[in-house]
Amino acid sequence: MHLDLEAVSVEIAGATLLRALDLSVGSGEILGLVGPNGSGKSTALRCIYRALRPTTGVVRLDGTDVGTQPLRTTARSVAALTQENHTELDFTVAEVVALGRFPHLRGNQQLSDRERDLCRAAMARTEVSHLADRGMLSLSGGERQRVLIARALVQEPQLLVLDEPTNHLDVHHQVQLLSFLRECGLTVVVALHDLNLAASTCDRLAVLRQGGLVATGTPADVLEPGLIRQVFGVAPSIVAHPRTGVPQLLFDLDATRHHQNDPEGMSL
Ligand SMILES: Nc1ncnc2c1ncn2[C@@H]1O[C@H](COP(=O)(O)OP(=O)(O)OP(=O)(O)O)[C@@H](O)[C@H]1O
Repeated sequence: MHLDLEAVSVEIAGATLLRALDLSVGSGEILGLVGPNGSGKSTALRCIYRALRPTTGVVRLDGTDVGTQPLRTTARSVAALTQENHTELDFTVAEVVALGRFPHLRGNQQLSDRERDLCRAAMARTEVSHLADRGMLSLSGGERQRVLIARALVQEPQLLVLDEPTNHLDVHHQVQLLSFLRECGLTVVVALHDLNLAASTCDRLAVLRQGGLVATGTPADVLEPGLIRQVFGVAPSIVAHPRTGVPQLLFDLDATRHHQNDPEGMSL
């Protein structure tokens, strides 16, 4: 599935959260959104999964303006793992995962055998099968995150939208999730704070700052010292991964402290 954002702007209560954002994501491509806190990453993702309507501009899926589609049609092809997954209702893990089929069901229709298999496979893939009968409220943050990833997978989306999906995950489950994103063949838009994971995972990165697009390109194009310093206010050493050649950032905290006395562009 091809995704396009055309001049998408969001204004709320006189504040500009996104300014004329243009992005294009090819079928099967992984685009990473990176940028400082408050730069507009979640706002852009919300426009894609339709939790927010752009003030101006258009989001297109395979050329169709999503604003013209029924929500259920969008939900059949777009699965989102958001930052707003808090629930007060203590559904079991199996029930939450099964909810991923909701956009595909009519009325009170029951899950088919194929759909039950799909739920089982997604829970196995995210290593939550043993939690199937547990209440969501009893889970740790990382366990809950993995259940929500399983729910997104059973939706059988063509586009996956993920807002900080590695939040709460230990390093094993971070690597497992991001490897899955690389293997799954779906179009993926993912907001990530960890630039090393973003560089290892994404085909291209889009760098946001104050609601605007600063740069797009391959991780090697984008993660260069001048841009990182300008956008994030840090000055890491950048090395090529010994096997993949992908840029990886190494931080020297003492050097960072010295740079903070430097008047040129290091203020946060
Ligand atoms: N409903 C709202 N009303 C006013 N301002 C808002 C609203 N929602 C978000 N913002 C502001 O818009 C800006 C962009 O927020 P957004 O959540 O998109 O940033 P982000 O890049 O995802 O940040 P983070 O890395 O901290 O998650 C922030 O300054 C935020 O405070």
